[in-house]
Amino acid sequence: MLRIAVPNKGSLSGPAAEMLHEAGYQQRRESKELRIVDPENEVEFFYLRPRDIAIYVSSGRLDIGVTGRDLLIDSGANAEEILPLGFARSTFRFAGKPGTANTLDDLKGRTVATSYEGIVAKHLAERSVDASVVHLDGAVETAIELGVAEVIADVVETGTSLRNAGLEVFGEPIMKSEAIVIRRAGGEPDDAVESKVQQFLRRLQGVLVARTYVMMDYDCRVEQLEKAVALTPGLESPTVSPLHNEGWVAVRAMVPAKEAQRIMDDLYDIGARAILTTAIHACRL
Ligand SMILES: Nc1ncnc2c1ncn2[C@@H]1O[C@H](COP(=O)(O)OP(=O)(O)OP(=O)(O)O)[C@@H](O)[C@H]1O
Ligand SMILES: O=P(O)(O)OC[C@H]1O[C@H](OP(=O)(O)OP(=O)(O)O)[C@H](O)[C@@H]1O
Ligand SMILES: [Mg+2]
Repeated sequence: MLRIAVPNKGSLSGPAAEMLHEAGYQQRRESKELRIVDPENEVEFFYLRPRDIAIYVSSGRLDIGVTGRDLLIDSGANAEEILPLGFARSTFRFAGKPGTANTLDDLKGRTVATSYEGIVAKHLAERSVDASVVHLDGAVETAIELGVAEVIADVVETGTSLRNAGLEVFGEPIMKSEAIVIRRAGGEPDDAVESKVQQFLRRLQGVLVARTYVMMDYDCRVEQLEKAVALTPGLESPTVSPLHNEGWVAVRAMVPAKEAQRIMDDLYDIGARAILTTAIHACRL
């Protein structure tokens, strides 16, 4: 039975459960459930605080986990990223009242409030900036107004929280984060566990592909086939089948969903017709 840690709360938990569900795994029905078994897939899910997941996985008691890249780095736990999942994307940045600081050097002798003490302390130490770090559990934007710190370091997605607190980012982004799958670093899992882990990763990769690609079908004249194929190269190469009408072929290829409309326009312009796109529900590359 593969043992997997999943976030029980916060920004990661909803999208993680949704992705696991799309990958065909049973998920908990109530937010209070801490552990469920999915016997058909031989997987057991443990719903844990996102911050604790890297610690559990590094201990070796759980095989893999879903967490945030920033939380993994912050924990300093002996675990490694094995698959980025594309949700809960954010940037980790310094911010302050306008005019407080422009560069990292301006932080010397000052106090930085953050929930990610590990990331901030490491970043400052690597750049030989001597500043104090105050740990707060959340809502760190308020720390400046209340005089607990002059600067904060926090997760920024849309920037709304910073704007509402009258703060501005400064300096280079400290890191970019998103949800990831992690496993213990340097461990040597037995073959049975390894094969279950690889199957789990293939399922999640299938969901990622199904979310980012659509299937495109169209008809085109044989003379235009090379141009059309250049627009829709597919993953390996497109499927080309003869049509009953001589001189025409039907083409089928996966294309990135974001580019589908532009590609349809370009195909139309070179004479392709009956251009259709359909959603992909699941996939194994
Ligand atoms: N607004 C956001 N947009 C995208 N990702 C976010 C956002 N806030 C937090 N995250 C990401 O979520 C993870 C933190 O999860 P965690 O549950 O600890 O905090 P949270 O989502 O802020 O929830 P809460 O503060 O309610 O506990 C990190 O990987 C972080 O980068
Ligand atoms: O750039 P934005 O889109 O505003 O998102 C970033 C904010 O979201 C998170 O806060 P959350 O609501 O989780 O509260 P917290 O600070 O207590 O964790 C994060 O800590 C930032 O404050
Ligand atoms: Mg938060």
